Amino acid sequence: MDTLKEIGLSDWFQSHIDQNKLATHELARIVAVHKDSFMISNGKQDVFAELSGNLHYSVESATDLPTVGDWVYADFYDDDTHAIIHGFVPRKTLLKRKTAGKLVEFQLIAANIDTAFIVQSANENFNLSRLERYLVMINQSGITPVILLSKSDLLPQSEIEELTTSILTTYPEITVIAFSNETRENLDKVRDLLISGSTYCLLGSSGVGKTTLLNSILGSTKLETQTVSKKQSKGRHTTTSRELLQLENGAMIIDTPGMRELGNMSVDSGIDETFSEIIELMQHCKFSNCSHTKEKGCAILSALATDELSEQRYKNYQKMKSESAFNDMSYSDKRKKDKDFGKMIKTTLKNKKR
Ligand SMILES: Nc1nc2c(ncn2[C@@H]2O[C@H](COP(=O)(O)OP(=O)(O)OP(=O)(O)O)[C@@H](O)[C@H]2O)c(=O)[nH]1
Ligand SMILES: [Zn+2]
Repeated sequence: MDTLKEIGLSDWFQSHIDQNKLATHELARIVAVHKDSFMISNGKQDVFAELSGNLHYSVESATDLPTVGDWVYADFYDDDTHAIIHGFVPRKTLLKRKTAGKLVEFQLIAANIDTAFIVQSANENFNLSRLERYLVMINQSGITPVILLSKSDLLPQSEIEELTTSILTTYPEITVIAFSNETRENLDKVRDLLISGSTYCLLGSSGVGKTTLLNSILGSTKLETQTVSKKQSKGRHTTTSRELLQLENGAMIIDTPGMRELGNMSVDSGIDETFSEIIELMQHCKFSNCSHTKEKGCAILSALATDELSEQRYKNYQKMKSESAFNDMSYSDKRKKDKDFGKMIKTTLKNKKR
């Protein structure tokens, strides 16, 4: 168990383990996903793994498949060079995104991330609505956010402070750190946040400095070198890049191609959490079915009038709400369509038999 603790098996997972499964299988963590095969770690070594037939056939949606960061029950074979996955431990957090226009509604990005660093560069890339989007997604996933403002060397100190203060005014409970890979300012503060046994990820647009940061906190060139080449069951050799990396201090960072592509992020329940002060205001409207457009005693309208609530922020809230409603609608419509189609096929088959 101790080697598993080192790769993140915290008390939470230990209390969610199925003891019956543990009696016949071992625990391991998914460190990379490669098409339909996986690489798992038992804390000692990385092993190629495949899903058991039962697990494979019981998959009903994308969320039933293991993803990077998952804890799984596995059997090891051939001197621990090959493994079969028989199931997985409940997830503490799950990062996923909606996929447009496909039958599979979600693409899993990673599981069991404790803290996500949202990286925006302090100069041109900083954008409040983008930040809000990331926060919505992270809150919805159950992950703790930290906001990192990169390239602090490109802005006067006073502007950095102003930016930090304005973010903290809106999100007083979130840690905000401005840092520079160039001058190494505050890199130690970022490193201090990385705790042994916890799992992290870096989110942000391309070019904000995530790779540079990862390399400077990983030390030297570990990022390129954490690849594994192992013999698979059928004798093939495959090289897979590890997507769950471990820092020297024991903290883990998940970095997958899917995470880099996070652009169209799903927004649902996380919206209310991100715009909590707006939700709070709405509860003070005179009418419970207030549309916040013309009603007397509307708390939103009066907060907008006194600038207690900024128009920009309220607009962002409305925009996300409507996008979310649209996504949900098209999702349930899609579901209904699928069901109707299924029914039609069944009736056709029945009629044929007769
Ligand atoms: N001035 C300044 N430039 C930086 C800093 N950090 C990174 N850069 C530069 O910004 C560019 C992009 O950095 P990357 O680390 O590749 O950015 P990324 O977020 O990983 O981008 P993707 O790999 O495309 O996702 C590079 O040219 C870096 O040298 C910084 O703190 N200050
Ligand atoms: Zn109202």
